[in-house]
Amino acid sequence: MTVATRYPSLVEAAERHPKPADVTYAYGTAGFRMKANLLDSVIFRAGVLAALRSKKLDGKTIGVMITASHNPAQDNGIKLVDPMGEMLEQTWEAYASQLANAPTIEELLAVVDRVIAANKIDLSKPANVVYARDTRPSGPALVAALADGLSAVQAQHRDEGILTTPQLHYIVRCLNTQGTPEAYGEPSAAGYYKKLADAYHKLVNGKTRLSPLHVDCANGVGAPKIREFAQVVGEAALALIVTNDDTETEGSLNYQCGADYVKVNQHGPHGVEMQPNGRYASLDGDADRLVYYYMDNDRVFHLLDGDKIAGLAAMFIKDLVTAAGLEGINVGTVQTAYANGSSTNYLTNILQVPVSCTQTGVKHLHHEAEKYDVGVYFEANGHGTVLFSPVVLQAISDTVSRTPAQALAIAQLRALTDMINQTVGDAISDLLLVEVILTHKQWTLSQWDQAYTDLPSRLVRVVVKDRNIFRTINADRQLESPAGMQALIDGAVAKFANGRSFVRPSGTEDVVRVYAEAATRHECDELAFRVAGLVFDNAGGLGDRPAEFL
Ligand SMILES: CC(=O)N[C@H]1[C@@H](OP(=O)(O)O)O[C@H](CO)[C@@H](O)[C@@H]1O
Ligand SMILES: [Mg+2]
Repeated sequence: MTVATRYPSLVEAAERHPKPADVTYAYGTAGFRMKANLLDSVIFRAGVLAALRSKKLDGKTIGVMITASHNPAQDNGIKLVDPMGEMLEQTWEAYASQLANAPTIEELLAVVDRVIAANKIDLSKPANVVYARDTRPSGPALVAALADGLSAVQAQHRDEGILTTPQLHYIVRCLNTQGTPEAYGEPSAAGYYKKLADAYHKLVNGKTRLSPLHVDCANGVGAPKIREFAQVVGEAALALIVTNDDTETEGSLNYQCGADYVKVNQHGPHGVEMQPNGRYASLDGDADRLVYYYMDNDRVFHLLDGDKIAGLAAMFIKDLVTAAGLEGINVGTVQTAYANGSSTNYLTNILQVPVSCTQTGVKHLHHEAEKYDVGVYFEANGHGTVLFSPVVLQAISDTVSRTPAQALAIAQLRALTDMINQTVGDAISDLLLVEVILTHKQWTLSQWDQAYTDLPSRLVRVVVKDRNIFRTINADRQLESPAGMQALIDGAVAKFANGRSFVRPSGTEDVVRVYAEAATRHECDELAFRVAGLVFDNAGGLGDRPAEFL
């Protein structure tokens, strides 16, 4: 039976969401992401795909998040969430792109039928989908297109309204584990707040509270959500000052604020008057990234990015595992090529934890982190989390403590497994993790920052004719194509002390990214712009050659 005979209303519904003729879509590093006015057909079709995915998995609930994270307000996007709250399986990403690009309704139906046949999907199985969106103005219309797609194939669906991306991931996992030994929590925002707040209270119980934390919410969904959380956790336990919380003014989202802005520009967000030694953090537009920062007495800005968070978390958890007497449990970390060389050195040589390097994109890090008993993974930009394997969870519940100190460490580890969102990087949950560790240590941000000194680094974007000619190997650290390019980069790097540079095509923007680090700011910039120049000159640079390229 074809999908059209099974669901006669699908054709008519699809006709209401025609594909623009001249656009090619790709389900990339972070799902589909582009100008919102190009997304109607993509989102309708993604609804159909989400229903098929649910049917394939015997009616397990699939999540759909409508967001474009740190992109400008006029963009939007969509990501599918698999049943345990993880990112959509990679083979299905290809289906998502094929569906999105089918030029006509006939071809769309043919693609759907092919997906059904290739996966032996039984259309009589139920389909369950939940979805949410961030605060973007284009959200409601796109949600309507999604609901149209879901209804056209008779999926059960539920609108969770406005949520952070990690909250939706959490809810998906809760729904699919309800009533099982892996039950993850109550499937609602309220359940999420309570789970995190209870665990946080256990972890900071009896400790001296830190000074207030200023949280820049990128004028996005993090603002209302962190306020809701603050109510539940209580000001006595955690003092938060919410800034950049304007979700109403058009164009304010991510504009000169938020985690990506702070990381890329290496200075504080607009809308926040930084004071020396105050405590500051920024979320991104869908609240799955987090960075911290402060200004010292000389008013010099210091960033504590995802690498610093990974170092802090790995140190704390490793000590806790030792104190808990969990012998044989390994704590490992996962980074990408963008991790600062000093952080890799700190993890390897000071903390002495294993470090794996994967391709860019959290799904790669997540899968690698699953290989450790406790896997700490963060991208330098502040997206990450900690995964506790079933082996550790079992060890935590089985270990009989011999001393009060051991019992305390085990109780704290157990609370950490509840407080850390294990489905995906989560700015609110990660913020709590950092606050717990700093509270235990009674550290200022400057004390945390002492762990190691970042090597100066720089990211440069190069616009080229065709970024698809760039192919990387060795976890993005080297190019195999275009031919000869890597030798040129190696030649440039060799001239700099502690120099490192690599080039890869972006998965979210039509550019090639150049990363460089070196012993001094001056050398780092020189290396970055030299390599950018090599790319521009030898691999199809477009437009005027930027003046700073060497
Ligand atoms: C250098 C950098 O930060 N790249 C980001 C960015 O990917 P690109 O493929 O580099 O555009 O967006 C991804 C999705 O948010 C994130 O996973 C990744 O780390
Ligand atoms: Mg994000």
